[in-house]
Amino acid sequence: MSFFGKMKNRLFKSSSKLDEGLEAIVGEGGEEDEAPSEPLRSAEQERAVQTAPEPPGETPSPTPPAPDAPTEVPPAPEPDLPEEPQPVPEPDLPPQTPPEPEVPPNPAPEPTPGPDIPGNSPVEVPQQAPQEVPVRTPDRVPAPAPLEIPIEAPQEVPPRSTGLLNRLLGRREDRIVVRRALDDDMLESLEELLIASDMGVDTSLRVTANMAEGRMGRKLSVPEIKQLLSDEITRIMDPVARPMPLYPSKPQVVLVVGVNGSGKTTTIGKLASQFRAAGKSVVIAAGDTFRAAAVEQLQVWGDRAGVPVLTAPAGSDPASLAFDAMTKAQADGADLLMIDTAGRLQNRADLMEELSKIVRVIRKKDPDAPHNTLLVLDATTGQNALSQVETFRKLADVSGLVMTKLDGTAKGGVLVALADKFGLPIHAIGVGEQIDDLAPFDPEDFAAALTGLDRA
Ligand SMILES: Nc1nc2c(ncn2[C@@H]2O[C@H](COP(=O)(O)OP(=O)(O)OP(=O)(O)O)[C@@H](O)[C@H]2O)c(=O)[nH]1
Repeated sequence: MSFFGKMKNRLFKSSSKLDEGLEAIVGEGGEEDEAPSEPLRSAEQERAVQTAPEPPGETPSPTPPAPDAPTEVPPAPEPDLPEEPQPVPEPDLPPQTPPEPEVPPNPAPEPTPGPDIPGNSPVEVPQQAPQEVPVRTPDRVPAPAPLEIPIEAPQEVPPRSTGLLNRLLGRREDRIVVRRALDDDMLESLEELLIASDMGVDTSLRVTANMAEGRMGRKLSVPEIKQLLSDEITRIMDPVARPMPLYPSKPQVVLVVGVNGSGKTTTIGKLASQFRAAGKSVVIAAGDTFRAAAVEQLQVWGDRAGVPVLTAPAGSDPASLAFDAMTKAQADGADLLMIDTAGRLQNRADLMEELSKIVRVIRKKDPDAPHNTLLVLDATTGQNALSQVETFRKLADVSGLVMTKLDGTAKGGVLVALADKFGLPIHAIGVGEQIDDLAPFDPEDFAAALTGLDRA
């Protein structure tokens, strides 16, 4: 399975929650609509088309009338009964209700096939890797994806127009969707749904307001709403999707901070492995010297990644270890030094002193170090991640984020809130416990996975 496919599958917990909510919202006041779903303009296109009517007003006009909109809302009233028996079809063919026996009822089955993954991946995969200097290159190198990507099966599903008969009969059931006119009540329900998916109040309000701009009164189906939400989320996430920058300094020092259990050790192991695969020499310093288990765990990851791990006696000064590690990394001509740190937020003052001492000490060797300070956040903590960012920004000069455990959580929405609120670069996301389960952050893939949008 391709890497992105894996990510998409794993993020589905979030999307299934949104899915259910959207179905309920649209189902509540929606009506069956037979119109062929018009290609929905993206939020941006919509804004462009709407020759900037009421500019700043992000809060959509409360009244639903929607004069112009109807373009998309299909005629729909009387079923365009083209299915009259005239077309000389074969005699046996029954009316239209108990449709053609042999022809499989292909309406829904689109997502089913395994290849649901490839849907979006093919496009993005190539783009991302190249930019990310070494970090993501590795996932690509072993590139399990390329094989699956081309499959792109989903698109082949539509051979529904196989027969003239089908077209003549109209296959109305194919086109029936439930749509609901966007009004204040619906907007409020959408806001609540996004808040429940951990997107945070401010961000949820902003996303829904943007989505509604120029669309009040317009009838929308679940897939159309997903598309609009996904577009808005992508717009927010785009600016923060940036790989960890690489500098020419040797060693480039990467300080890794975060609360205990957030996934620091695992992330260091995964990153080290990727850098190694990209031909970089890496040294790891086990800076959480107070917890023997943490040091052991880091050694295990160092072994897996084939990278040396420098340790110090339990309870010794982490800054002293960092200094030694810096000395060794310089002497060895290592490209990268990754320093693990403690995450005891319970004693904030101590931790702050510990982190600033590490920084002071390594700056004796290189005034520009650390070149990156990565904050590792656990996605399953939901809104708590926001306060962790606030806290760690006070403790250290955080330069970028890695969000772990995005697999299997229904709280992925917090990433949108983080991007919206702090604008810190998101360098990578963790989608599993294995060494290659670290992916570059792709806004479109993420937004589609979060909203459950089927891009096949
Ligand atoms: N599912 C999943 N689990 C992860 C991911 N990243 C880390 N974990 C797991 O989270 C747990 C904690 O990870 P660690 O890397 O030990 O976290 P830490 O921040 O170093 O924690 P301490 O060692 O206590 O400081 C481990 O069981 C990891 O396997 C991820 O992306 N997905």
